[in-house]
Amino acid sequence: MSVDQLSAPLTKDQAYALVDAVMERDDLALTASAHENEETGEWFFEATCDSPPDLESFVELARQTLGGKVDFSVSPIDPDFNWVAKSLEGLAPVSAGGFYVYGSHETGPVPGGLTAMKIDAAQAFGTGHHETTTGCLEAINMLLKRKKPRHMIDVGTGTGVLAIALAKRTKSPVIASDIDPISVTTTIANAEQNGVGKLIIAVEATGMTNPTIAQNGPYDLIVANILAGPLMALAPSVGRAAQKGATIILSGILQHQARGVINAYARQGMTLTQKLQRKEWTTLMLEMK
Ligand SMILES: C[S@@+](CC[C@H](N)C(=O)[O-])C[C@H]1O[C@@H](n2cnc3c(N)ncnc32)[C@H](O)[C@@H]1O
Repeated sequence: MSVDQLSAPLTKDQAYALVDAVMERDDLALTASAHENEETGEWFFEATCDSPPDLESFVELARQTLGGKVDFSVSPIDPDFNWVAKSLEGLAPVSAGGFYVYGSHETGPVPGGLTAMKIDAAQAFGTGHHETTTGCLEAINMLLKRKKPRHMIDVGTGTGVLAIALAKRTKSPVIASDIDPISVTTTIANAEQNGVGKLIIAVEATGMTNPTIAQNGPYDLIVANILAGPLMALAPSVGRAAQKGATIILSGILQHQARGVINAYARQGMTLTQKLQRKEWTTLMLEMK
């Protein structure tokens, strides 16, 4: 997946006006967000885009919305966001939140007392090594100590690692969705090899849009480890799919982006209950009021 990131310094009002304008345009494959630089107080508009025609339409939309020409810097997204490359880093087993994640190449003994998951990444993201994944596993572990969700969805499932973690611990069905068909087939294979094939319903979907997702909702647990921009764009549909009292676990958020994501979800009735920081990555736990 090749992704461009657009950004421009604007006033706060301009940045939010442009985010609103982009969100009204379903035809643009863009995810947009407004951010304040907490040190300088400057506001930025940021968007990610994965096809050139959408970029051109966006520049025209920005001109119309802001009433003039705006110079956006366009750059390939940080190599850190290359999901597959990231997933192939460090293939030693990883433990987080009482889970032990290892690949089929691993021959060592599985330690007792942990929920073991054999996860093969193939071309999908999610060996368990990235801080966004470990943050989610830790958040899931914290949640499961106090409640047992029954209607669960993992949005942006990658290898299925989080959905499989939930299915193994709760023994309840989990919807595992991803925009990428390779993730769907990888998740099915991983679910089978972890003995939870019957519990994982893997679907190809963008965000919360899919008939299977609608039929199985509303949800008492929604997990989404994607990126700040897409997460902000998803806030209204996550809000509609969440039961009262539901837990929402979000990750893929850089520390300076957390405030924007919290605000976007607060506008849809979800409030922050816990924040986990793993290096520069923030995982949020929220509750639907
Ligand atoms: C960071 S990976 C997370 C994988 C796994 N859940 C984990 O925690 O390791 C993000 C995944 O989200 C998927 N994705 C990106 N945008 C999406 C969207 N709008 N809807 C559903 N999935 C999306 C990507 O294809 C990728 O597999």
